[in-house]
Amino acid sequence: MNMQVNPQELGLDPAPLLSVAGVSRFYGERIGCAEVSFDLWPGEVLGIVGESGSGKSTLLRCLAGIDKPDEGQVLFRGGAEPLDIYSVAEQERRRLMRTAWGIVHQNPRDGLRMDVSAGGNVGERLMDNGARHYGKIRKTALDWLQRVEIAAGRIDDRPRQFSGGMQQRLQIARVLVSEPKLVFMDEPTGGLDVSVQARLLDLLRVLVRDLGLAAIIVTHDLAVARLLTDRLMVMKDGRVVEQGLTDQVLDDPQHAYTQLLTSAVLTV
Ligand SMILES: Nc1ncnc2c1ncn2[C@@H]1O[C@H](COP(=O)(O)OP(=O)(O)OP(=O)(O)O)[C@@H](O)[C@H]1O
Repeated sequence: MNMQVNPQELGLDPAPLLSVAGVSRFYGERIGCAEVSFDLWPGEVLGIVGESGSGKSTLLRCLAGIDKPDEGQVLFRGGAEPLDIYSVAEQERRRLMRTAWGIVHQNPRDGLRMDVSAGGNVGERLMDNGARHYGKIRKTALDWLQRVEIAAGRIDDRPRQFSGGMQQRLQIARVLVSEPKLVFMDEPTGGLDVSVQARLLDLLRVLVRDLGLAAIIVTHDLAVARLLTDRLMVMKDGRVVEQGLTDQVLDDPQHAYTQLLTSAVLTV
């Protein structure tokens, strides 16, 4: 049976970092996502799974401040006061997206400046957050490149000179350097070779744990969900059909659709 998560039992802060209430987004007559509600606590990693077209990306875009939902509210408690992210001015929301949270896109080209050096890509985020000392910015950028296993000697190379896996690691460094409280990831290992995926997953797992990050990860890959997430939401036709602790959902799925998803993986 899927249980509600008790944050205190898991050693999490009592107040959720993100509270999502009744979020729906429509594309004309078509449902993108409908009536999604949940809380995310600091340091918690939530996975959103479901087959293609189930509404994962639509929901993520609503949560991350990219697309305004037609209904519902997204409350972020990153500062002194809870913030309804769609009731603040566009400029304030954009500032939040650059500082308090980060977005890792499936395609690194969407998250990187391809004509700026690797060091510049990481340094730019620091400057967005107020850093001005060139020497310190370069040193921090260098530290982060090494943390994501990019050799120091590549700091002045452009992302287009990197492999797909390196570009993704650079994107992760660019997002994490500003020490966000919350990170959104859309299929972070999609489009990469299996061996490259495994290394990237391992890196992400270590970084998320070491930094105590809260994260929301969209994936269609249940193995990725198993490795990275504490809690899972299963989506079908835009709606959440099941949610609970990741191991429980995957090992003892209650909804017929989740049973189908998990058995499809097991029979591969
Ligand atoms: N820009 C759009 N215009 C019209 N319909 C859209 C648009 N984006 C998504 N949809 C529709 O919304 C529904 C949810 O799509 P969404 O991309 O969120 O699903 P997904 O689970 O992320 O799929 P995938 O895993 O293939 O990326 C689908 O029916 C899709 O056709």
